[in-house]
Amino acid sequence: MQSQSPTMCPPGVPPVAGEVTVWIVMGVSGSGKSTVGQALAEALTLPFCEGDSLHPAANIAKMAAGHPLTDADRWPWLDLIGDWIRTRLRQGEGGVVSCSALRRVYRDRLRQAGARVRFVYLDIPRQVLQQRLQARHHFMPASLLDSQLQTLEPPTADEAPVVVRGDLDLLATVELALRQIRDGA
Ligand SMILES: Nc1ncnc2c1ncn2[C@@H]1O[C@H](COP(=O)(O)OP(=O)(O)OP(=O)(O)O)[C@@H](O)[C@H]1O
Ligand SMILES: O=C(O)[C@H](O)[C@@H](O)[C@H](O)[C@H](O)CO
Repeated sequence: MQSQSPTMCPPGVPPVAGEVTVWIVMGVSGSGKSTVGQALAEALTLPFCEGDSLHPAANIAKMAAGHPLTDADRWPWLDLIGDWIRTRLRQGEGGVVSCSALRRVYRDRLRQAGARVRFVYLDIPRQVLQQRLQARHHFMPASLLDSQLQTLEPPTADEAPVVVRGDLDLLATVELALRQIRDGA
């Protein structure tokens, strides 16, 4: 997603009874974080934050110019996402946010925002990612896919991720995530 408007991360809506988890939809570029995250938020009747809208402008410019972000580029952005999560949880409310969260240390940083932070990992085959990135018009060039995959440290079992694997359509992806969330969250 391209907008940097903070209104894409609404600060709050009335709490939904019993739902106090913030779900982070993670994965490499093109995995469907924005699309699936938005749909999942609607299904759970939770507010959605487009994580890309919190990137500093310099990060967007860097990616658009074909350069991968470094850890140093990502920390301030991750902390803004952490702030959004913290606000949601402090208000006793849940939410859904899209964030690549490629490395374990990034996820550990995001988990510092509160006990009820969980990840939904979209594990999509490389060939599908490539096709999706080439088909869309977006600041993130397909040429950065290799660096995204090299940086990726998939979540491990101890992180208790919800994992949706494979080339499923949007509806099937959301249904699979929802089933796992409702069975085990
Ligand atoms: N389950 C799906 N099936 C088919 N196409 C999908 C699916 N999910 C997303 N897409 C399409 O793939 C493209 C990438 O999706 P999206 O922008 O949601 O990914 P992303 O992970 O947020 O990417 P980025 O991090 O680069 O912004 C979009 O064109 C979207 O319409
Ligand atoms: O950690 C990263 O490298 C970035 O967050 C990327 O994942 C982009 O945000 C996204 O792919 C562009 O939409």
